[in-house]
Amino acid sequence: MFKITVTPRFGDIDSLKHVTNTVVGDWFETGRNEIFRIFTPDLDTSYEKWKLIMVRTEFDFIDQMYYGFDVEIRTFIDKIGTSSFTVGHEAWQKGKLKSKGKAVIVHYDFIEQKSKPIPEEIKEKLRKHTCDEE
Ligand SMILES: CC(C)(COP(=O)(O)OP(=O)(O)OC[C@H]1O[C@@H](n2cnc3c(N)ncnc32)[C@H](O)[C@@H]1OP(=O)(O)O)[C@@H](O)C(=O)NCCC(=O)NCCSC(=O)c1cc(O)c2ccccc2c1O
Repeated sequence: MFKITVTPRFGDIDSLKHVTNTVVGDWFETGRNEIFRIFTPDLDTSYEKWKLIMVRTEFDFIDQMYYGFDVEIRTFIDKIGTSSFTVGHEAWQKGKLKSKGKAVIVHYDFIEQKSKPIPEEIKEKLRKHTCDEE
Protein backbone atom coordinates (compact mmCIF):
# COMPACT_ATOMS: atom_id res chain seq x y z
CA MET A 1 0.00 0.00 0.00
CA PHE A 2 1.18 3.52 -0.80
CA LYS A 3 0.33 6.43 1.48
CA ILE A 4 0.51 10.16 0.81
CA THR A 5 -0.71 13.06 2.91
CA VAL A 6 -2.64 15.94 1.33
CA THR A 7 -3.61 19.23 2.96
CA PRO A 8 -7.04 20.53 1.88
CA ARG A 9 -6.72 23.98 0.33
CA PHE A 10 -9.15 26.78 1.13
CA GLY A 11 -10.41 26.47 -2.47
CA ASP A 12 -11.13 22.74 -2.06
CA ILE A 13 -14.09 23.60 0.18
CA ASP A 14 -17.52 24.32 -1.33
CA SER A 15 -20.34 26.51 -0.05
CA LEU A 16 -21.47 23.75 2.33
CA LYS A 17 -18.05 24.01 4.06
CA HIS A 18 -16.89 20.49 3.26
CA VAL A 19 -14.30 19.16 0.78
CA THR A 20 -16.09 19.04 -2.56
CA ASN A 21 -16.40 15.77 -4.47
CA THR A 22 -14.15 16.55 -7.45
CA VAL A 23 -11.15 17.20 -5.21
CA VAL A 24 -11.17 13.61 -3.97
CA GLY A 25 -10.68 12.31 -7.53
CA ASP A 26 -7.61 14.53 -7.87
CA TRP A 27 -6.18 13.24 -4.58
CA PHE A 28 -6.74 9.63 -5.68
CA GLU A 29 -5.07 10.38 -9.00
CA THR A 30 -2.01 11.74 -7.18
CA GLY A 31 -1.98 8.62 -5.03
CA ARG A 32 -1.71 6.48 -8.17
CA ASN A 33 1.63 7.95 -9.28
CA GLU A 34 3.74 5.26 -7.64
CA ILE A 35 1.69 2.56 -9.36
CA PHE A 36 2.23 4.22 -12.75
CA ARG A 37 5.97 4.18 -12.07
CA ILE A 38 5.83 0.36 -12.11
CA PHE A 39 4.95 0.61 -15.81
CA THR A 40 6.83 3.80 -16.74
CA PRO A 41 9.46 4.62 -14.07
CA ASP A 42 10.14 8.16 -15.33
CA LEU A 43 6.41 8.92 -15.85
CA ASP A 44 7.17 9.90 -19.47
CA THR A 45 3.75 10.26 -21.12
CA SER A 46 5.04 9.92 -24.70
CA TYR A 47 3.09 7.34 -26.72
CA GLU A 48 6.30 5.26 -26.95
CA LYS A 49 6.60 4.90 -23.17
CA TRP A 50 3.19 5.44 -21.53
CA LYS A 51 1.22 2.20 -21.27
CA LEU A 52 -1.95 2.89 -19.31
CA ILE A 53 -5.45 4.15 -19.96
CA MET A 54 -8.29 4.46 -17.46
CA VAL A 55 -11.63 2.85 -18.33
CA ARG A 56 -13.60 3.17 -15.11
CA THR A 57 -13.59 5.07 -11.86
CA GLU A 58 -15.99 5.14 -8.91
CA PHE A 59 -16.18 6.85 -5.52
CA ASP A 60 -18.08 6.39 -2.27
CA PHE A 61 -18.37 9.40 0.00
CA ILE A 62 -18.78 7.93 3.45
CA ASP A 63 -18.40 10.97 5.67
CA GLN A 64 -17.64 14.67 5.13
CA MET A 65 -14.09 16.03 5.11
CA TYR A 66 -13.22 19.51 6.30
CA TYR A 67 -10.64 22.27 5.95
CA GLY A 68 -7.87 22.41 8.56
CA PHE A 69 -7.02 18.73 8.88
CA ASP A 70 -4.65 16.70 6.70
CA VAL A 71 -5.99 13.74 4.74
CA GLU A 72 -4.14 10.46 4.25
CA ILE A 73 -4.60 8.89 0.83
CA ARG A 74 -4.04 5.13 0.72
CA THR A 75 -3.57 3.42 -2.63
CA PHE A 76 -3.34 -0.31 -3.30
CA ILE A 77 -3.94 -2.95 -5.95
CA ASP A 78 -7.40 -4.45 -5.58
CA LYS A 79 -7.47 -6.87 -8.51
CA ILE A 80 -5.25 -7.94 -11.40
CA GLY A 81 -6.87 -9.18 -14.62
CA THR A 82 -5.42 -10.02 -18.03
CA SER A 83 -4.92 -6.57 -19.53
CA SER A 84 -6.58 -4.57 -16.76
CA PHE A 85 -6.04 -4.02 -13.06
CA THR A 86 -8.07 -2.28 -10.39
CA VAL A 87 -6.59 0.25 -8.01
CA GLY A 88 -8.23 0.78 -4.62
CA HIS A 89 -8.26 4.18 -2.95
CA GLU A 90 -9.09 5.42 0.52
CA ALA A 91 -9.11 8.91 2.07
CA TRP A 92 -8.71 9.09 5.86
CA GLN A 93 -9.12 12.24 7.97
CA LYS A 94 -8.70 12.36 11.76
CA GLY A 95 -8.36 8.55 11.84
CA LYS A 96 -11.66 7.90 10.05
CA LEU A 97 -12.33 6.49 6.58
CA LYS A 98 -14.07 9.33 4.74
CA SER A 99 -14.10 8.26 1.12
CA LYS A 100 -13.09 5.24 -0.92
CA GLY A 101 -12.90 4.51 -4.60
CA LYS A 102 -11.64 2.32 -7.39
CA ALA A 103 -10.10 2.90 -10.79
CA VAL A 104 -9.82 0.28 -13.53
CA ILE A 105 -6.77 0.81 -15.67
CA VAL A 106 -5.90 -1.01 -18.87
CA HIS A 107 -2.41 -1.84 -20.13
CA TYR A 108 -2.57 -0.14 -23.51
CA ASP A 109 -0.32 0.42 -26.51
CA PHE A 110 -0.99 3.98 -27.69
CA ILE A 111 0.87 3.48 -30.96
CA GLU A 112 -1.12 0.37 -31.95
CA GLN A 113 -4.20 1.77 -30.13
CA LYS A 114 -5.05 -1.54 -28.48
CA SER A 115 -4.99 -3.15 -25.07
CA LYS A 116 -2.24 -5.65 -24.28
CA PRO A 117 -1.90 -8.35 -21.59
CA ILE A 118 0.02 -7.14 -18.55
CA PRO A 119 3.47 -8.84 -18.62
CA GLU A 120 4.02 -11.38 -15.82
CA GLU A 121 6.97 -9.44 -14.33
CA ILE A 122 4.76 -6.36 -14.00
CA LYS A 123 1.96 -8.43 -12.44
CA GLU A 124 4.50 -9.67 -9.89
CA LYS A 125 5.36 -6.07 -8.95
CA LEU A 126 1.67 -5.14 -8.73
CA ARG A 127 0.97 -8.10 -6.43
CA LYS A 128 3.39 -6.63 -3.88
CA HIS A 129 0.94 -3.74 -3.41
CA THR A 130 -2.27 -5.70 -2.90
CA CYS A 131 -3.96 -4.99 0.40
CA ASP A 132 -7.28 -5.56 2.10
CA GLU A 133 -9.32 -2.40 2.69
CA GLU A 134 -9.39 -1.33 6.34
C1 LIG B 1 -9.12 1.09 -23.37
C2 LIG B 1 -9.97 0.53 -24.47
C3 LIG B 1 -9.20 0.61 -25.78
C4 LIG B 1 -10.24 -0.92 -24.15
O1 LIG B 1 -10.80 -1.46 -25.28
P1 LIG B 1 -10.67 -3.03 -25.56
O2 LIG B 1 -11.56 -3.35 -26.71
O3 LIG B 1 -9.26 -3.45 -25.61
O4 LIG B 1 -11.33 -3.52 -24.24
P2 LIG B 1 -11.65 -4.94 -23.74
O5 LIG B 1 -13.11 -5.09 -23.73
O6 LIG B 1 -10.82 -5.97 -24.44
O7 LIG B 1 -11.18 -4.80 -22.24
C5 LIG B 1 -9.82 -4.81 -21.88
C6 LIG B 1 -9.78 -4.99 -20.40
O8 LIG B 1 -10.33 -3.83 -19.76
C7 LIG B 1 -11.47 -4.18 -18.97
N1 LIG B 1 -12.45 -3.12 -19.14
C8 LIG B 1 -12.72 -2.47 -20.28
N2 LIG B 1 -13.64 -1.53 -20.05
C9 LIG B 1 -13.96 -1.60 -18.73
C10 LIG B 1 -14.84 -0.88 -17.88
N3 LIG B 1 -15.58 0.13 -18.34
N4 LIG B 1 -14.90 -1.21 -16.58
C11 LIG B 1 -14.13 -2.21 -16.09
N5 LIG B 1 -13.26 -2.92 -16.85
C12 LIG B 1 -13.19 -2.62 -18.14
C13 LIG B 1 -11.96 -5.50 -19.53
O9 LIG B 1 -12.67 -6.22 -18.55
C14 LIG B 1 -10.63 -6.16 -19.89
O10 LIG B 1 -10.01 -6.61 -18.71
P3 LIG B 1 -9.08 -7.93 -18.67
O11 LIG B 1 -8.27 -7.79 -17.43
O12 LIG B 1 -9.99 -9.10 -18.65
O13 LIG B 1 -8.20 -7.92 -19.89
C15 LIG B 1 -11.29 1.30 -24.67
O14 LIG B 1 -12.16 0.94 -23.61
C16 LIG B 1 -11.09 2.78 -24.68
O15 LIG B 1 -10.42 3.34 -25.54
N6 LIG B 1 -11.74 3.45 -23.75
C17 LIG B 1 -11.66 4.89 -23.62
C18 LIG B 1 -10.71 5.22 -22.49
C19 LIG B 1 -10.75 6.70 -22.20
O16 LIG B 1 -10.93 7.50 -23.09
N7 LIG B 1 -10.60 7.04 -20.92
C20 LIG B 1 -10.73 8.43 -20.46
C21 LIG B 1 -9.47 9.20 -20.70
S1 LIG B 1 -8.10 8.47 -19.94
C22 LIG B 1 -7.98 9.28 -18.45
O17 LIG B 1 -8.80 10.08 -18.13
C23 LIG B 1 -6.85 8.98 -17.58
C24 LIG B 1 -6.79 9.71 -16.43
C25 LIG B 1 -5.77 9.48 -15.57
O18 LIG B 1 -5.70 10.17 -14.45
C26 LIG B 1 -4.80 8.52 -15.83
C27 LIG B 1 -3.77 8.30 -14.99
C28 LIG B 1 -2.84 7.32 -15.29
C29 LIG B 1 -2.96 6.53 -16.40
C30 LIG B 1 -3.96 6.75 -17.27
C31 LIG B 1 -4.91 7.76 -16.99
C32 LIG B 1 -5.93 8.02 -17.86
O19 LIG B 1 -6.02 7.27 -18.97
